[in-house]
Amino acid sequence: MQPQVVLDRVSAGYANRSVLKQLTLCVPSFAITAVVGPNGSGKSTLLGVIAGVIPVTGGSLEHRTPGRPSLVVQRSKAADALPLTVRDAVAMGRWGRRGLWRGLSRRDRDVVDASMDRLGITSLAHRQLGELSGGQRQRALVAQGLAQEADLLLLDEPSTGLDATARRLIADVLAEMAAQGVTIVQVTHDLEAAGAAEHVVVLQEGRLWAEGAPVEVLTDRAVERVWRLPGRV
Ligand SMILES: Nc1ncnc2c1ncn2[C@@H]1O[C@H](COP(=O)(O)OP(=O)(O)OP(=O)(O)O)[C@@H](O)[C@H]1O
Repeated sequence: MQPQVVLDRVSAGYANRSVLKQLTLCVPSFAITAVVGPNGSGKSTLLGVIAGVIPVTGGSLEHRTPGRPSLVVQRSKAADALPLTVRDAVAMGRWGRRGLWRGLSRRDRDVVDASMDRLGITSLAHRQLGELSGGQRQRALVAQGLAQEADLLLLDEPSTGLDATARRLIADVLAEMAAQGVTIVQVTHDLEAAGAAEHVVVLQEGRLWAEGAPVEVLTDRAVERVWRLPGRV
């Protein structure tokens, strides 16, 4: 297994709040890694650290390839308030390559069209992002992530609030991308989705609880201990 990202005793957090503590882990290349853990365990913070938007305060972080990762976060109120169509939002995925003020090339437009098509939102292209349903907006944000054509795609709970069809669609898109050579890291509360990933990282209170193949890591005992679930009677 060739790692795409290696974290060695990484600590990170926010002003006056340390969140990740001495985290050592690997993200395997060309595979899906699921990051799981209870609320507040540091999953989104880890994604921000890997994306380079949250600075490391200790330890080291290495990427195998130099390009900028693509980060797909959940809907933000700020983005919803902007007068953006779905097509505009997906096209923003090309900004990193084109620069903000240069027009889109033929190829950029083709990638934007293909990304919308892959997520089944072509018919929504001219709708305002702010007036979409939660699931439609989530698909648009994933399409924006696809349009970036990054080596590393980072997604924060991409399937939360989606119906079964949309969840399946996104899972299929991600599996297809991994097969095409993209490395994917997905934060999720859906342990079933995590069980379908190649690699799982379990966080608890900012520390690594375990990492490895889902069958090794997501045992009943681990789930009870990490999520502090009472044993079933
Ligand atoms: N912008 C911020 N400023 C200060 N503290 C923050 C910020 N964002 C998150 N935190 C804190 O960092 C800790 C980890 O948060 P994080 O969002 O990484 O957890 P998470 O595992 O993704 O949680 P959830 O499952 O609830 O989404 C929490 O204690 C949270 O309150």
